Amino acid sequence: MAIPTTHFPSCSVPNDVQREGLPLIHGESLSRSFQAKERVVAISELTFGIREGQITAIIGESGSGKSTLLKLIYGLLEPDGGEVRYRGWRVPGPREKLIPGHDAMRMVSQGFDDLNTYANVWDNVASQLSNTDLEAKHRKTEDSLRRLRITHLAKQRVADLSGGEKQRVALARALVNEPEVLLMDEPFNQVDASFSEILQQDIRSIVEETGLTVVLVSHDPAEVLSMADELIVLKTGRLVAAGQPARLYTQPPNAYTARLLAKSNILTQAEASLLGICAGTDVVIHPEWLSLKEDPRAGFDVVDTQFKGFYQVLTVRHAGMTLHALAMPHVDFRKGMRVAVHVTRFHPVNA
Ligand SMILES: Nc1ncnc2c1ncn2[C@@H]1O[C@H](COP(=O)(O)OP(=O)(O)OP(=O)(O)O)[C@@H](O)[C@H]1O
Repeated sequence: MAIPTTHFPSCSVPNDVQREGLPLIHGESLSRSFQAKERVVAISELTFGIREGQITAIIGESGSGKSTLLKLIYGLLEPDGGEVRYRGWRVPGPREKLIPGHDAMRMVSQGFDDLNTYANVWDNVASQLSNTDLEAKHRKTEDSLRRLRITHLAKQRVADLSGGEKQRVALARALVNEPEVLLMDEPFNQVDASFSEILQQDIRSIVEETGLTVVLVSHDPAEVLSMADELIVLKTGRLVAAGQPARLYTQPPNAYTARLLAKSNILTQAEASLLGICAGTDVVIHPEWLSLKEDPRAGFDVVDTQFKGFYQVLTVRHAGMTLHALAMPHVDFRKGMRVAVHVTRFHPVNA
């Protein structure tokens, strides 16, 4: 179904023609460089798609172009080449739009720059709505606070809130206008692990209840594995993998993706052959794909152990090869022990 440009009147680009058959957000041959001391290519020839009603996480090492891509999607940055399309229509850049940022999207950035820290929570959220219908304004603000479970903070000054509470206010403020897409840059940075988990579940529920599309940038693999429906993996501004987290975890297409998602062992052919693997390529072995058994006659030495509560992370070494493995705590592995290493699973990757 063709949705007319008038759907988002201030987001139409003159003479643009809607392209059909694209995912909700579609980037094609997208490139963006910056001129600092020298020219930095942040995004290079990137083609990708983001589906409606899903959580898509953009992951990659520091400087791989994640934040730049988020800004290009929103229309905060002008691409040097290529384009982003939303519902088939080209997303206008800052040169083409008086107030940059697509009208169907809202962005929550790392800091809380948008929040008025001296105003209370209610006013921070309500200020996003017009005064033309005061009853609707009240109802929507109330709904948004309830969704983010911060109704009890309504009268508190933002300045007096914790990082996690401020993050919830920022989200309530972004969602009160019912955007179709929520963009988040490192959303759980300022939130400790237990708060972050609850917030992730709440965002998931909002997505399921409302059909909201979420695009988030993250450097924390644990965060995205549990939360995202789809991953976009960037390396030096290029797409190196895309797909569902479980698939990319169990069948990583390259060593870079495997290393981002787990403390993976990446073995050369020669190293793999020491473990009895003849794959003809490098192989990825996630730590839980190794099983260890104490054996004084075996070749591997335990060189480090880390207690992690219900499991242990072990570092073992043999013939210059170092491996990371997981072990359940019912066997007490200690430094200096000799262990036999058995590979329960591996995945071949290109070098
Ligand atoms: N305004 C700018 N001026 C100059 N260089 C920039 C600018 N914005 C980004 N860059 C450069 O572009 C590259 C990609 O930056 P970007 O912030 O998109 O990466 P990132 O993956 O989000 O990094 P991080 O995880 O560290 O936040 C980096 O080399 C960065 O230094």
